[in-house]
Amino acid sequence: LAGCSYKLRHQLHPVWQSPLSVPGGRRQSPINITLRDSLHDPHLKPLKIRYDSNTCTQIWNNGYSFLVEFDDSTDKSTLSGGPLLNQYRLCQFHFHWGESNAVGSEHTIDGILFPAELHLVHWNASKYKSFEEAVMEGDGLAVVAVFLKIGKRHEGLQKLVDALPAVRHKDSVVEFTSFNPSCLLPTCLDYWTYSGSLTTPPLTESVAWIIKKKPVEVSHDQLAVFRSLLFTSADEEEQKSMVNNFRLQQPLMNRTVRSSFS
Ligand SMILES: Cc1cc(=S)c(O)co1
Ligand SMILES: [Zn+2]
Repeated sequence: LAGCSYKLRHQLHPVWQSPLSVPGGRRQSPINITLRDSLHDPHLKPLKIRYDSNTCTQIWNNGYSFLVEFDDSTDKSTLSGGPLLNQYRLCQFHFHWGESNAVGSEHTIDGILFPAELHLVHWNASKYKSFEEAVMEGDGLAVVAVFLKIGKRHEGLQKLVDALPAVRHKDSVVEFTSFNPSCLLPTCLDYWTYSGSLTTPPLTESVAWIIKKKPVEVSHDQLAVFRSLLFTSADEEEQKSMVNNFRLQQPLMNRTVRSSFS
């Protein structure tokens, strides 16, 4: 019986969900951000985000989320400023979402969950030669997270939503160009920042997290298209809908979350 319950638990929450799965995991993500424990740091600079829509190349269903990928061979789409000492290149963005609007985000604000969370992934091109090299370094990555809430339709997102049926199955890829992800950022400049990790394997502790304070609105129907994607490839008999692709929250340990606003 234990075996099957393990199998069920493993399917529901893969083993890497727990904090014990990463040796010495002292800066794991995601976390709950408590407003009362976050510290306003007046020395934090404004974020400098410069994206070029010509670097957008394709969308790939990797069997866990869908990644919108960018040509990161030049400094055309970059992130700097904020808590960062170097310039980081955008390489992909993806989302985490739930089976319903009640769950979905990885980070929470005073325990408040959002139906989805956008992650814009950048790597430190000032110090490292590639994402693969940077992902192993403590200052290798910077991920900008934006919460999604249900409200009015997001016109900029619709181009992406319309392309998703083409990547319904795991390992499918479709060309996707001329998209500027700046349209997915809230106008408010406020953010929190803390040192953490990837939220999927290899869970490396290489991420400077930058969490935007304000969510962006998307419509219920737009988010429903995310849930029409599948974890499974076209040749698998059992089709599993791609939902709840978020990691459980991890212990803060001795970290401080800083805010760019008071
Ligand atoms: C590189 C990378 C970053 C995050 S946050 C993720 O979910 C998957 O891969
Ligand atoms: Zn992510």
